[in-house]
Amino acid sequence: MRDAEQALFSGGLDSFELMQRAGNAVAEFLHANWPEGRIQVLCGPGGNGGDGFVAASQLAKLWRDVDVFCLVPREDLKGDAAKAAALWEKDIRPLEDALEAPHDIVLDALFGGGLSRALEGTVAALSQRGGRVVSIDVPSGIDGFTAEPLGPCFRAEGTITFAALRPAHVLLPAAAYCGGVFVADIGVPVKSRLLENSPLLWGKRLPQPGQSTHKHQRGHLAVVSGPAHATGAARLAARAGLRAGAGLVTVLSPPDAIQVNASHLTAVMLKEFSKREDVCDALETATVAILGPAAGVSSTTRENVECLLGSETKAVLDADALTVFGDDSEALHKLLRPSDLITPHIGEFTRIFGDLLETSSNKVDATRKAAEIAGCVVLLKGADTVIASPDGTAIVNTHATRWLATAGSGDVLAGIAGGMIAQGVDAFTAAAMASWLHGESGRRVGAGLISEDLEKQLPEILSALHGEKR
Ligand SMILES: NC(=O)C1=CN([C@@H]2O[C@H](COP(=O)(O)OP(=O)(O)OC[C@H]3O[C@@H](n4cnc5c(N)ncnc54)[C@H](OP(=O)(O)O)[C@@H]3O)[C@@H](O)[C@H]2O)[C@@H](O)CC1
Ligand SMILES: [K+]
Repeated sequence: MRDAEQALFSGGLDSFELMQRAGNAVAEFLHANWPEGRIQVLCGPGGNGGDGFVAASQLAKLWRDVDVFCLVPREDLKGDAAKAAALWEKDIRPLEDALEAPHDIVLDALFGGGLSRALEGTVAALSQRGGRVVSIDVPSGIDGFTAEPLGPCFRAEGTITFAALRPAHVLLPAAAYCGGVFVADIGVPVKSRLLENSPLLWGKRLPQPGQSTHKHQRGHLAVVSGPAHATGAARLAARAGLRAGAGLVTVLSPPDAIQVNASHLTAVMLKEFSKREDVCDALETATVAILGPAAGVSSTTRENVECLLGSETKAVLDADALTVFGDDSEALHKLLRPSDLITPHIGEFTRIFGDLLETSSNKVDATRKAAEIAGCVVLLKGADTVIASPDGTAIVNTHATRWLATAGSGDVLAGIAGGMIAQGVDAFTAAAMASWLHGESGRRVGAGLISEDLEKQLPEILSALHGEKR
């Protein structure tokens, strides 16, 4: 955003004009969503405080009861913050007075993008009072870029930011302190490359069969099964892919697992493979294949991945399909193609991308770099799942539930993504759809969730998204 602002300033737009737009947007946001009660505006010494002064004067014009407190005396304010404070004609009281002053809502305008250290003293005490807080840009005390609190920080019911989301608004732990986030357009022309996952992004692109569509037109998903004692993961993925809408789903099974798979599969088809050529042939007839869930950390799995990535078939790689490249990750990066999706958890991510998470400023940054290195779509699983494409676009999904932390959950996620890709959805969009649908399924089940429950939620969720009654 800074670059875009600089471009505007050098194009002649006054930075104070932007601050006024920001402050006015804050007043509108607060007044619309918290229409009653006495407002305590807490201003810092920089631009965040400046937004607070503008908002305070605007809220007073809306007949709101407003008191303003500032970390520094009025005469010490400089630049735009001083100009903004001049709009507030009444008293600016010392910040310490805010501790005991009566109020219903706090407008936190202490620090935003310029936070340089942990909150201390009165500011830290104010941040720990609780109550209803609306924050400007980010809750003070949180580093907007690393998405980490630097120490004590405000916990907001709502946060208003400008032009584009920052990592702190979508990544944990910071996102949990932001409350509902609203992005105000203040005329800064950024092309946002960080998005929050929602059906609003992709709902219209959900695949739908036409009246005369036949199953072969809805794509063919293949899922490679593990050995006899490890077949459940592939079946979870396969059934989820079928529910997501793939027209045909085949589990490719090694000979020893054929009976186990056969006794559990009905609509999902089953095909045996005993040697490399069998897998290669079977994979080539599919639109997309899922490889990795309980596949086994073995030379067979590695050969199967090489076979898949050397074919025309799109790939969703998870778990063991990634782990088998742990000591040779460059080979995997070379094989992956832009239409492929990999879905590592943090351990698998570290196996194939080394210390990227530690050397990047945040999880979004790390996932973006990974997508660029691997040249494919990367979905990094977690309570805040990050999906990145090699062009740098990233989506964060927090639409989930802690009950999803259970065996087989990731297999279902891969299955939904595979089902969408089978129907012609690109890997990035399919990953976004899958993570949201997976999260929504988990939320509907709640406590007691087991992975078998998840795909059963999909008909109702998908019908609702398609606007169809069941
Ligand atoms: N750019 C634009 O055009 C637009 C920007 N906008 C707004 O401006 C905000 C960014 O403004 P900003 O850069 O002035 O930073 P900001 O967060 O107000 O604070 C910096 C000051 O705080 C101080 N300070 C830091 N940490 C501290 C601590 N723990 N305890 C005590 N002091 C501490 C720091 O001191 P220093 O580190 O220099 O010692 C410095 O004096 C942005 O978030 C948005 O709200 C909008 O108007 C849209 C247009
Ligand atoms: K703030």
